[in-house]
Amino acid sequence: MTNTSTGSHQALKDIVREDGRGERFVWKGPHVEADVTRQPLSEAGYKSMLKFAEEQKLADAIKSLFAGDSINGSEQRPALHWALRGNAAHLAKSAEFAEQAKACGEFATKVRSGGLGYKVKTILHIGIGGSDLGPRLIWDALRPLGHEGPALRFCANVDPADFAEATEGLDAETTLVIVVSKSFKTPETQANAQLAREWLISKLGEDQLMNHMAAVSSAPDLAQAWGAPADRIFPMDSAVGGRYSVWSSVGLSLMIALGNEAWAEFLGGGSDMDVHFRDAPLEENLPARLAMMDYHVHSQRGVPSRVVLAYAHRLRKLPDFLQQLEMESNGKSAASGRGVKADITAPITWGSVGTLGQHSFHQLLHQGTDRSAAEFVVAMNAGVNEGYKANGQSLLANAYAQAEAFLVGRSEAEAEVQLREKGVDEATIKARAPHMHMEGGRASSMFILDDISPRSVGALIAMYEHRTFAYGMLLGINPFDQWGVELGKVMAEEIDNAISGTSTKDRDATTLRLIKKTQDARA
Ligand SMILES: O=P(O)(O)OC[C@H]1O[C@](O)(CO)[C@@H](O)[C@@H]1O
Repeated sequence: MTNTSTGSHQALKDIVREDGRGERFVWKGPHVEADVTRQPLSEAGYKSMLKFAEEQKLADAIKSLFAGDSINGSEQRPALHWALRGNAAHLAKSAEFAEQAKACGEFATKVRSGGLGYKVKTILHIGIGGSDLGPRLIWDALRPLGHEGPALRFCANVDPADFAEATEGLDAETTLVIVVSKSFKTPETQANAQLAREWLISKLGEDQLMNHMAAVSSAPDLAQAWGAPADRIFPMDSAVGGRYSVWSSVGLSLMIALGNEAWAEFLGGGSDMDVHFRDAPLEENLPARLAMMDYHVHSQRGVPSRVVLAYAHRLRKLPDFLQQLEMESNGKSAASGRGVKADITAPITWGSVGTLGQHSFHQLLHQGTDRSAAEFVVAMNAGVNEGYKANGQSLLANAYAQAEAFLVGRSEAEAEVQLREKGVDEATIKARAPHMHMEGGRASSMFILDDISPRSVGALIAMYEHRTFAYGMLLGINPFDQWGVELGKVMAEEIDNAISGTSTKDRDATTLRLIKKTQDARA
């Protein structure tokens, strides 16, 4: 069911006018405020969502998460990403986690203070998916704090153009390569790590190789077997999922680049959100309420996608990060074993940075027929730290204007008046006004941060993680596995072999044609 009828547009406009909406539908959590007054959630709808969350035992699921229970059923392990941020003294693994963090912190200090025997000006971070998107997002968000540390470059794609670009103009003598792979088996990362090793050897010679490399993995034995220096392999726990792992040793490049103080603040922001999610009752719990809203908007009202509009240049990677977090977590239909049947999965998450999206896809958001729940993210201090306060204000004004336009729209009569005021002739007015009609009644949320600081960004990311978890619980999905990605990986290897002529497995006609074409083109 797609929510496109004129009735529902009007319904949202009516709901928004309900008394007291500003008090009841502006939800506060640590460092993040969510204004959902323009979402199609009435007072009665919200109450029924709360009841549904109680029936689905969401509060028990939250308790299990923080107790370290084995809630990732299909992989029979707990989900412990939150424990990397503190509040985990009750866990048997807490000492081990503290050790891992300490080792990373000490290495970060050593690198920053020239302890490797050369000044590290650039870190080449090699990883993909959860071993890449979080560090990329946080580097972009917080890089002004990293002016005294090395700069980060990232390489993720198996397309060698990525490696070529990442190393373009790079001085190997001042570069530290960090290979990040939880499994240490991911083909893209293996391929790029190999290229990096060859690049270092060609520039510096074999004897310098080890001093320019480090690795992060939950399979240190594989990292060592591959050739990473044994004393520079930083472990991470297998109970920390890739897309939830930026807080772990996966963030080593960030710790070095931003410094340990900023890193502690980032973890602190995440921890503040953990305490809130763990302790607040459902009716005051920001991530839980957002998940309830998601259930209502996407699962009940059938809105198929969510567009993330980060009106903050520094958060421009947020949509990419959330795509993996939300779609890899809840884009699956196997029931979690919690007694709920998942026949609805996560919405499609997409988006871009404001105001760039306004000049490309917002047209569809205003007048297209397919629905996306819009989610704005803004920071109150936009432009202030950069010394461009007026431009930052204009950024915020644009975000507010888009959200208001989504809601109020413009009638044909209003369009006619506007054209007449501009002195347009009557024949043109009659022809043009219908095109300017925007029905409005389009939902949006506004997520508000005070600033883009390590603490607020930490809280924001942890909020999204917990919202994703809570939504998974409402859908009856285990958000911590990703079996759906395995098949394509296996097939890619087989097809690679088929192109090389070492596999003759029977395949569908289209793939066989592509294999043949590729063989001919690359002979
Ligand atoms: O860190 P790794 O093990 O290289 O995995 C990278 C990514 O690949 C995936 O397993 C998907 O293929 C993600 O879940 C993960 O973040």
